Amino acid sequence: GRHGVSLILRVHLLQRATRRKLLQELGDQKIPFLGPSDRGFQQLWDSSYSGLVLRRSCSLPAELHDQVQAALLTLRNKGCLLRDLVRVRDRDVFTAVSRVLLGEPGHTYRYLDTRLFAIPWHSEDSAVKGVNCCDPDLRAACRALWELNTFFCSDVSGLEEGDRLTQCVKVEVETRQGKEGDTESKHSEDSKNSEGGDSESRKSEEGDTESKHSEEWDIDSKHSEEGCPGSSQEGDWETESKHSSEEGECSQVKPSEGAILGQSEGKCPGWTSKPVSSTETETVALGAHGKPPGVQLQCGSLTGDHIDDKDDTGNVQGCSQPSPPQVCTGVVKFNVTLLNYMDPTAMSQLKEEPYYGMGKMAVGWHHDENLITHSPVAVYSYSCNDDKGDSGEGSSSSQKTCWRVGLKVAWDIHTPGLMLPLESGDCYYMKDDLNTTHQHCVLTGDNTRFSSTHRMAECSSGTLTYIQSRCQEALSNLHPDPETGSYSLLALLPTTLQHCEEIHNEVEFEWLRQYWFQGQRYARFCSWWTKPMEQLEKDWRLMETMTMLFLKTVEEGRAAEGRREMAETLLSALTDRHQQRQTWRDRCRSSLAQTLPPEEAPVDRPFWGVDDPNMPLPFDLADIINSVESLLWRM
Ligand SMILES: O=C(O)CCC(=O)C(=O)O
Ligand SMILES: [Fe+2]
Repeated sequence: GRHGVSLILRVHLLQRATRRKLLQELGDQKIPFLGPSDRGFQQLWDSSYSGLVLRRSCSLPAELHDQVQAALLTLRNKGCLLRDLVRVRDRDVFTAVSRVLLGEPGHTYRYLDTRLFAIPWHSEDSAVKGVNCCDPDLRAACRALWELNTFFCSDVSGLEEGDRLTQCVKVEVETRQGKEGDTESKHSEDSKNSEGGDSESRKSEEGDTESKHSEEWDIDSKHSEEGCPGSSQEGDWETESKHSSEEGECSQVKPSEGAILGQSEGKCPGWTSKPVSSTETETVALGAHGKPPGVQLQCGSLTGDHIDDKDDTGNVQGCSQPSPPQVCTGVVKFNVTLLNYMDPTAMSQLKEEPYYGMGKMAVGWHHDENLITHSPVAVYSYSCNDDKGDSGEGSSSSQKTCWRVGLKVAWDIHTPGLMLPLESGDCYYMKDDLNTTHQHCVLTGDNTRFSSTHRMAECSSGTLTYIQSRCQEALSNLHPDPETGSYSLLALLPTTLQHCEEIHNEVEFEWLRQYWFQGQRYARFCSWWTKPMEQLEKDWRLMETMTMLFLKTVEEGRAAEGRREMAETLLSALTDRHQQRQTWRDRCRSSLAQTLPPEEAPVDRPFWGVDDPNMPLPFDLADIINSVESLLWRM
């Protein structure tokens, strides 16, 4: 209601003022941040980022890696990963990363005014049920991500207070034949991070001309036509600061070296590397930054046996042969994963991280939205180096910048940021309220990179089952006359009618138009949503009939009592509908939308011409709104 709106507005203004104050205090300085090679990193992690847990690549089953990585490549090769044309504060922008949603059948995930519709992952029982909506390759890919999801559900459920990371020490293994070095990751309790890595100077990219796309999953991109990608979304200070034109705007920000503590971060690996010259692997237990033993995560199944890192064989259990993933316990049930993909060499307009000087961002600072409160997020990171015959993990990788995730405390310019380098196959978890109290961003490396971000989407109004039952609710007020084939409304109570009109708007704007705005992208790979969307459109058409009947009732003045209330209800529903139709028309016709190939181009659907005999009301509601308004004047 009106109260809610003014409250939101006030909070918004307050945030803006706070934001401004913090930025003033900060001035041109950069906030420090720490990476693994910086002293105090582990302490900072423990004290200010305790909800963050890293699971190193080595501690996942090799088979799972293979399946998941193959799946990600399949999804990319089939063209399933696409940049979203999202909306940020009334501006249309493309995300820098390409995405696709996988998840429980019928689930959706909403972010930045965009509802993504899940390609169902194919669990064991869906195979039994004969779900047959995509081709075998895609089905296998979806299944692999479901397996990963199952692993994460179990793994995250088993986390204990104080768990931070499963650590691996890189062990260089030289083959006798003198072939190129192979690197194997082994588990140990923790790593002592080598001090003083190379500092990396970054040239800020000037004068980009290649892309006209404004990018981001976020905020400030939208205030510059030239494309000003990256930054955060609602609810934090940086967001707005960059938005208001009097502050800074989105000029390229040069990292100011002096303030940056995390100077070696750009390089891979950010962690200790210990070369040995034999084919034997060696496990090295390194200092644990003062942490008592036993608080680190165990390899493999976290709920399994404790890892003995002094295993006689020199092998680390659970690392080379991790325990199989366990079935979801129900404690944590990720229902969707949002996959991200980016080839940084193809992106010319990436924005520098502006507050810490962390480097170029693929995803700007943000909180993940639309999640169950305080639910964890699990991320699998895969950086590959396609076509170049370089795995990105050999000795040459030390010259490469790796992908990193940046974290910051929201509304805080005093706590240093944290930068976590990710090697291919590494996973991290954001648990407890980390996503709420902190923001994160993704910093690009040299390689192409995928991530699979598993979430508990808040789906109370986000599943197909939900919207179908809403439609049934509305349609239960519509009575078909079997003899004449005409319809009538059963109840004429203003609250009933209002309820029906709300559902009408919900199915039209939250489902039909959201779906079609994303063009043919769903139907191209997977037919799962095709039939349900047709049915929803049929239901919606009946609701057009209901609105028409409602309008007639009001016009004919049959319900003398409460007529004014009915007219007001109708007017507000129609005004809302009219505005939202206009917004979707604009989104569909935006200059960015025009750049998309036909298969991906937004479709403004439902749309119909003025004289369409199948439609009870016109698409353009302006005239009807006027007539209801004047009717109200006359009452
Ligand atoms: O790719 C990642 O590591 C995280 C991506 C992310 O933050 C997101 O998709 O919300
Ligand atoms: Fe995120």
